[in-house]
Amino acid sequence: MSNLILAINPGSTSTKVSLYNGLEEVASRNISHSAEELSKYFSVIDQFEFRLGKIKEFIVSNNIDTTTLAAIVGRGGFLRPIISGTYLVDEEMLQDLKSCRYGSHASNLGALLANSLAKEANCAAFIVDPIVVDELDPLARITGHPDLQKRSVFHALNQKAVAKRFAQSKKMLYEDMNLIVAHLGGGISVGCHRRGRVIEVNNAVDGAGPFSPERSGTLPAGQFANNIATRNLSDDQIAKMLAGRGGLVAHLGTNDAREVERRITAGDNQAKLVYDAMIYNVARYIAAAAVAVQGKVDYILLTGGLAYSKYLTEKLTDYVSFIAPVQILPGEDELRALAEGALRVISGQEKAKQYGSITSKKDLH
Ligand SMILES: Nc1ncnc2c1ncn2[C@@H]1O[C@H](COP(=O)(O)OP(=O)(O)O)[C@@H](O)[C@H]1O
Ligand SMILES: CCCC(=O)OP(=O)(O)O
Repeated sequence: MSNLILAINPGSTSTKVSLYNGLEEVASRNISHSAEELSKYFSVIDQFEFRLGKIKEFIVSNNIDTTTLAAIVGRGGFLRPIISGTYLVDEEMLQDLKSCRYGSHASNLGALLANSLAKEANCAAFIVDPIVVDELDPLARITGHPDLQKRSVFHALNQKAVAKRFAQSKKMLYEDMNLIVAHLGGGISVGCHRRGRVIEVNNAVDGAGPFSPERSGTLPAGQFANNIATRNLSDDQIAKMLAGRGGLVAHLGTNDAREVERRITAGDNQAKLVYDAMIYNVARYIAAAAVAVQGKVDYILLTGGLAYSKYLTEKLTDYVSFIAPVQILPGEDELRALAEGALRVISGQEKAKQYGSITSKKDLH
């Protein structure tokens, strides 16, 4: 039986696609989409045909015979809260993603693209560890008002993959460790992994946690409410203020941390103040995450694109190394994590979960 897996990761500014034979990457492409290119589309879902076309170009240019594929796997987007695992793409999932009833993010396209290509190829379509993986401790869900409940929305795919790989490198089981993982990318999520479950994490899209290159993070609630009322902002404008046009973009007009560091080197004091404040805020959320395990943290892992920065990781390490040793694991390997998830199912190691049969709350604990 074929072990060929096509993995698709639609991000806010790119579509990453790889062909795997088992766990060996055979071909890969990172297709960047400029802001101008994407501005033609009103919503993320409207980008479907455009991104599908780009993936088909990848398939053709690499002479991939799609009838030989065992599976196509996409990053999972805004669904109802579900447990970690590999899920079969089904009709209910596609409807929830298309309608954006739980939220909108480029990852909503992952299952839609995988499903469309899998139909043509006549193979299985999966998602793995979508952004709504929810393993929160019941205490972590409660906010200061009953109308508002915390949601688990984070870089679950990369956080889980990095944590498991790190545990393996230490010859330990992920399920035996307490880890804090900070995914430092365009969005930032800081998760407390207690013995294999992410019991505490900030909602990385919806105005919670540290601010990031393109997200506002937690804002002063009263001022925020007054601000949107005074400016009479629409739902779309509010969403953009929180994700896309917040953080470094709002303060400094760029989402590129390398550009900010160039400005700092050139003596730009405002850039330094804002960038240092972002680092300080990440440190505060790491310290807060340690509370969830009474400070018994084995390691703090820094991952994502920003973890390539020596400036940032040195400052962050200075702030938080009193909690636990800090390990820097820059970048992300989400395509490999997707392929691993699909392979576990097609090799019979794991049974694919059904989204349609899940009654959210009951299955979470
Ligand atoms: N070598 C580097 N030094 C500093 N920042 C970097 C470096 N490489 C990437 N970045 C920054 O990381 C951020 C993107 O992280 P990434 O994890 O790729 O994002 P996403 O969450 O969109 O996948 C950008 O702000 C980018 O400028
Ligand atoms: C946490 C939701 C997913 C997310 O924010 O991903 P990006 O940082 O890649 O946009």
